[in-house]
Amino acid sequence: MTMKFGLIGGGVMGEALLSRLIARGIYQSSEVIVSEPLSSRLDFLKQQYDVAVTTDNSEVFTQVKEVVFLAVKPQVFSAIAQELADIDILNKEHSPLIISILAGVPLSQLEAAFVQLPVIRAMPNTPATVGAGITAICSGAYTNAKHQQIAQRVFSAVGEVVEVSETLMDAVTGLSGSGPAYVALLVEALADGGVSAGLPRAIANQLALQTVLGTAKLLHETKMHPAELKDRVTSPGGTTIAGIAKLEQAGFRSALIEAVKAATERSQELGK
Ligand SMILES: NC(=O)C1=CN([C@@H]2O[C@H](COP(=O)(O)OP(=O)(O)OC[C@H]3O[C@@H](n4cnc5c(N)ncnc54)[C@H](O)[C@@H]3O)[C@@H](O)[C@H]2O)C=CC1
Ligand SMILES: O=C(O)[C@@H]1CCC=N1
Repeated sequence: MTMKFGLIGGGVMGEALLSRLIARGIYQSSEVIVSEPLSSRLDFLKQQYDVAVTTDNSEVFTQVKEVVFLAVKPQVFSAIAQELADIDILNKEHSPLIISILAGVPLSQLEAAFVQLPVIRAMPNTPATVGAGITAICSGAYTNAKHQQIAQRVFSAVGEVVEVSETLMDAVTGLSGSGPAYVALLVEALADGGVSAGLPRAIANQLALQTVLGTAKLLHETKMHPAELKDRVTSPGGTTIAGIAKLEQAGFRSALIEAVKAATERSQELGK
């Protein structure tokens, strides 16, 4: 059987992509092989998605013809690069496209490990799991239009796709890559505020989540500037301005700006 899609690292993001690619029919289960050292994860992925599995990364590189998708932690990359040194991928009839979603790891390091192979560096985010992700991609020196189309097809299956220059990938990681965690914190804190004001927990959770979801949908569908929406909610002498005054006093905007900057810097460090 010809394997078209190989996944190295069947964790959170690897599974998010895998599940949507199969559900959307971008790849058939029989065309996919996953490499993962944890046997519990391997058993689960095999049972859930009916894909071929292995604990040997070199099997993925030797069997796959279209895409090898790297979804391990950045800290594991050098060990994987070492393993590859022994495999003659270049002499395969069809060299696969390598797609890496590793935070911080630059194209220069990827291309040093995958000598003369087409490489695309990408940064998706966890809403990919439900098809509402956003992925930024940038292409290495050995890619062509076909490789870029393949990457577009893969990431379009899990949400929106933007192309950026590589110099912006760490900033993307700090904003949209890490951002779902900031938003989750926001939802949790809003619900806590509701509980503090006397709401039952279940109702507070529902109100907080739907407020974030609805606001994002409204901004997305109307293309309204966030400042305009804020002004529309804020009645003179009313409740919202009282709340906003507290947020400003606590440095809410500044905290988010600093969070994105710190995550960007951490992504830069991971690539060193
Ligand atoms: N979690 C997130 O929101 C996002 C993560 N990323 C990037 O995706 C990558 C994976 O992150 P997660 O899925 O969150 O991590 P994870 O820890 O859930 O998954 C990584 C998987 O790789 C496996 N693994 C470890 N060593 C391996 C090896 N030598 N060969 C093959 N597999 C190995 C682990 O057992 C694990 O299942 C990271 O590089 C991260 O920077 C990118 C965008 C968003
Ligand atoms: O926290 C991390 O390092 C990864 C990269 C983006 C989201 N999670």
